[in-house]
Amino acid sequence: MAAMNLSSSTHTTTTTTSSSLRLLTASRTYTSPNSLQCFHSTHIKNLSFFSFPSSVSLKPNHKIKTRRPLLSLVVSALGKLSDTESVPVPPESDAVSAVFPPASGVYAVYDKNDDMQFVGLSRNIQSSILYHQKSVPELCASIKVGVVDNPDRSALTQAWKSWMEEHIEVAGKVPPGNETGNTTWVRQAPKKKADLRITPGRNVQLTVPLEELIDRMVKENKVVAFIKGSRTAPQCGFSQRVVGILDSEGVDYESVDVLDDEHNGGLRETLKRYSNWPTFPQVFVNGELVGGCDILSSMHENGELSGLFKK
Ligand SMILES: N[C@@H](CCC(=O)N[C@@H](CS)C(=O)NCC(=O)O)C(=O)O
Ligand code: FES
Repeated sequence: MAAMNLSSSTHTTTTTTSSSLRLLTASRTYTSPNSLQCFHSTHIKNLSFFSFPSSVSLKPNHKIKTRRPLLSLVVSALGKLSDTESVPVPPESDAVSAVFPPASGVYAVYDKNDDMQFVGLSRNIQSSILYHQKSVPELCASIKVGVVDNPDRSALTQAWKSWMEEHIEVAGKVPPGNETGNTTWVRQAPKKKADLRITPGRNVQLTVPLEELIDRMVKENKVVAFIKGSRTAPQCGFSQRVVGILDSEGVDYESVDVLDDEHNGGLRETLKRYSNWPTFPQVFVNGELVGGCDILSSMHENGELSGLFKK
C-alpha cells in the first residue's frame, strides 16, 4: 500500500468498502478539453490513485451495437474475480483475436507465476489485450475477462472497482501495473501530427476549385479525417471521439479542421456537397468516405476498422 498515497485532503472519499482500501475520485486523469463547445463535452470523474488503461475514451451519449456476433471463446459476463476462469494468452495475435472478444468490460492480467500484474477496463478488451501482448508479452501469460453488457462509464468503473477491491482484500496491495506512476500498461500517446491545411492563408487565391483540392487530398492520403477543431483540441464531442478512435487504432492519418476559416475557407460546405454527407466528422479511407462518428465507433468496437486500415 506504500505507493498509494491516500492522504490527499483535496480529494473526496467515495468508497470505503474495506478498511485497507479507499477509492477516491478526482477530475484529474480523464477530462475533456475545456474548449469543447457542445453538450457532448462529457466531464468524467475518475479514480485517481490507480492507472487506468488509456483505451478508455470519452464517448458521445449514444449506444453502439456491435454488428457481428462474437465468435470468441471468452464471453463470460462479469462475476466475481475469484469465480472467473483465467484463459492462457496465445502467442499469435490472430489467435488472441479469436479468443478474446472485442467487447467492453474488465480484464485481469497474470504473469507465468500466476501473479496478477494489472486490472484494466476497456471498451474493446480484444484491442487492449493485443496491445499488452505486443508491448509486454512476458507479463501476459493468462487473462481473466468479465464482459459488461450495455456499459456506461459508471458501470465499467464499478466493475473495475469490484475486481480491484476483491484482489486487494486477498493480496493486500494493488497489482504492480496499477500502482501510481507505473506506465507499463498505459498506451503512450503518439506524437500528434499537424493538421493539413488547404491554403497557406486567407489572402492566397485558389487557382483550382476546392472540390479538386479535396479530391486530391483524400486520394493522396490513405486516411483523412475532416473534423471540427484541430486533432489536438477538437471543438466537438463527435470529432473528439473520432480522433480518439483513430489514435487508439494507431493508424497514421491526416486531419483537416473544417472550422479553420483562415486556411480552409469554404471547406465546410463544399465538403458536404463533395461527399454528399451533411455532418462532421467525415473520415475517408483510400479516397472513399467511410462515415462519421457513429459508423467509426461501431466499426472500431466490432473490429472492422482495423481490418479496413490494413487494406
Ligand atoms: N451522427 C453524426 C453526428 C455528427 C453531427 O451530428 N455533426 C453535426 C454537429 S457537429 C454537424 O456536423 N452538423 C453540420 C455542421 O455543423 O456543419 C455522426 O455519426 O457523425
Ligand atoms: S455537436 Fe455542436 S459542434 Fe458538434
